Amino acid sequence: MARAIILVMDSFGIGHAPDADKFGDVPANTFAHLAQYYYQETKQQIALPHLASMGLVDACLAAGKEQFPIANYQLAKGAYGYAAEISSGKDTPSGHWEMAGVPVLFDWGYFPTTTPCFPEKLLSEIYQATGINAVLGNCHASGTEIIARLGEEHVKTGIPICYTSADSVFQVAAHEEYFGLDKLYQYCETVRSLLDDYNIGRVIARPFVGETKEDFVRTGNRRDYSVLPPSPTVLDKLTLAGGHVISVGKIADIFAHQGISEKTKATGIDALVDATIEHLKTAPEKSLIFTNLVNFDQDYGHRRDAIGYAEALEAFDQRLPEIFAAMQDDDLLFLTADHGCDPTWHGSDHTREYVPMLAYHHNIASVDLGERSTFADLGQTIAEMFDLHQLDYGSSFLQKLTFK
Ligand SMILES: O=P(O)(O)O[C@H]1O[C@H](CO)[C@@H](O)[C@H]1O
Ligand SMILES: [Mn+2]
Ligand SMILES: [Mn+2]
Repeated sequence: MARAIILVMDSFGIGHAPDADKFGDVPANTFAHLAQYYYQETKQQIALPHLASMGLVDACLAAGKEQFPIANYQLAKGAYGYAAEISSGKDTPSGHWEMAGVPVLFDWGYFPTTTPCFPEKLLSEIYQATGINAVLGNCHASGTEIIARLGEEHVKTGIPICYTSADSVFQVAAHEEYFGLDKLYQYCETVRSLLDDYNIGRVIARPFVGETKEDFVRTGNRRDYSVLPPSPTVLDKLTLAGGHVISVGKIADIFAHQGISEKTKATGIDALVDATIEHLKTAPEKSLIFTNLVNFDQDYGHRRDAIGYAEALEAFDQRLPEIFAAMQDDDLLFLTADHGCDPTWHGSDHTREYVPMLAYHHNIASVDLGERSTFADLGQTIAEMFDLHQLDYGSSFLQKLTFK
């Protein structure tokens, strides 16, 4: 009985999805466009030898149908494909739940793009329940821009900064020391309890530190308060069947702590990789180690920092051999993403894209998994791997994997 590892490169899209026109996202392509931008600015081709050997370049060429500069391109040794999303939104919970077999087929609630964006009734309920009778922001915003703009006023007045985005989110930024982390978490929990009528997917606590608008910086103490997935995911099914599900990073928050046996939080891609490797050393048979690499999205995609994104990819690629080395002979590693966030795109929101669907095993043979019509193919593959009941969505590609 083997173990499974899922690495989610948060926001790493590889070409606009078949329904991207509905989102105004044609022709976004996170990977191809950041590689092109990197080459244009540095005259260097991005070097991702290990990701390329897993089939990432082949998957992106097939999904995005667009050429891009890449150093030392080599044919894939692993199993590679690309998947479209059937969930209605291009947000993080939808992407993760769908890959765990539960697509979000209903529409989330969203706040309007007007300023103010939050309904008066909701704000009065928040004021009454928290005892804080005002909010700053009350608009769509990028999280780093809004703390630079309103952080000093927040520190002076103690009024939290509340904002939203194209996702179904209510975000609260507050100073970790002056406002206090516990008070921020408590505030977010209260807001969460008031949002049921609005069908909002997540409340997100966004603590920051610093003294002036020039040096305010968000900390790793972000916390996401998600609603429950609409039905049991492959995580729930695996834990019920006696398996062990290990969350690394914000996976546990995204799944509202359902179907999770154990969790480790870490800040930054290196620390998240370290934690994944530590768990690989000790995780029992029938384990799923599920890691979310949020920084690709949070620090580079939303910040529209294509060079930073490319450098972070190169650094992550260099860590892959350590992950491979920590894998046992039966272990299967899956590498995917939850949506796109093209750093060359306008605005600061996600982009509707195909995601990579890569599988690696010590003895895997190269196989083209082609286009997968839902991220749930991953959940179904894991369900088959662990002899669980079939999930309602997705088709397993386990039998397509071939070994040397
Ligand atoms: O701009 P920041 O605060 O990073 O927010 C981004 O992160 C949120 C959750 O991933 C998204 O909804 C988007 O608004
Ligand atoms: Mn995400
Ligand atoms: Mn995001």
